[in-house]
Amino acid sequence: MATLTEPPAPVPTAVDIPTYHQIPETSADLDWADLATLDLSQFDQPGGKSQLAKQLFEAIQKIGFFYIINFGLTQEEVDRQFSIGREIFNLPLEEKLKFRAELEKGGYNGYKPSGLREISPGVFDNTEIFNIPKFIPALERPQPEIVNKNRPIIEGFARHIHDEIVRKLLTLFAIILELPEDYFLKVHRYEEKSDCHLRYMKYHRRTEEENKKSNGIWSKGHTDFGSLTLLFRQPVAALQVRTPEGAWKWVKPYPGSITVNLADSLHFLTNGFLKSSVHRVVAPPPDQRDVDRLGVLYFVRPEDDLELRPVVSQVLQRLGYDQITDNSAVGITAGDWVKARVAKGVDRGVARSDVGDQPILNGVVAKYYD
Ligand SMILES: O=C(O)CCC(=O)C(=O)O
Ligand SMILES: [Fe+2]
Repeated sequence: MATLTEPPAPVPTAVDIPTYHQIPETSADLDWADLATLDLSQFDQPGGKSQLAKQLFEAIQKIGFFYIINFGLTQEEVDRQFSIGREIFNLPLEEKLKFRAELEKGGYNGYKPSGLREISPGVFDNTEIFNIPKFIPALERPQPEIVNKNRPIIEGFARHIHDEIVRKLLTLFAIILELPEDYFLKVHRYEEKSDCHLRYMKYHRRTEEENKKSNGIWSKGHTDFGSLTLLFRQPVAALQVRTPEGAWKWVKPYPGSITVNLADSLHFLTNGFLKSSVHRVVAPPPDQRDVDRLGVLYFVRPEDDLELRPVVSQVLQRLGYDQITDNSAVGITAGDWVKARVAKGVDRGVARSDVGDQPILNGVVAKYYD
């Protein structure tokens, strides 16, 4: 007798959530940073990789920020992530808190409510964060229904970033350093444990009074912990980068682009040749001040057990970056560095409230700026 089998459950490709509509750009005349734009579609063209590497080499001499375009995702696919982020933050606080990150233990996957960080005396941050780790069995964790329902879309997005964007960027850095092209790929494998994650982030609008009290600062100047950070951005001006001369410049959110910044691990691995630039988030200009600013970010971090020891590269030797300037960083693994920074930020209950050098691990400091 034939047995009746259940029909397979349909794989959800999309969920019924409203489309995300981006707001208009600011018309304010701001002091924008002058940053290079890399066209990633050149990567697979003949001679394209070396041309891009040359462009990137020149672009990052002063500042570790640049843009990429033609990275293989449509605006609709990016906006879908914004709508998922919006739905996550629209959940009741009680529901979100079921997925709270273990920040005190150096974990950050899951939900961070706003108000944990003191920005200036009496003013706390206005930022909610939801971090989703890599989709590998070792990092599986319970997720809200909205994430589970959208998993194929979220996972597809994250894997595209890793396979098609991060792969190309890490290859370009290896070419710049005259290392084997897969040098950094070997320590950024998707299936291995690392702190790479996709982040949805919401900065709640602030009143004029709150902005005044905190000098308009929404997130203090800081560097990121990992290798690279990719920012898919609303057209809201708020991000600023600190130039080597110490000036703050606005980082323009160009439509169709990803803003990329280099982070601490690449700085350590290259003795400071690749610059982990200080950046911060401030109140948007008046025509965008009433917006709850949503962000979709991807943080790239090396595999947990990678020791942050400078690589041996002829380029670093030629350019004078071959002497280890900071011995205390040697021996720290990428995983320890992140955990120490996350835990340090929260155990005092006042993460990023202090400015200047903050000791993190083995005497290594992280700098915070107003
Ligand atoms: O929201 C932004 O534009 C930047 C966020 C940021 O710097 C961070 O989360 O590390
Ligand atoms: Fe950052």
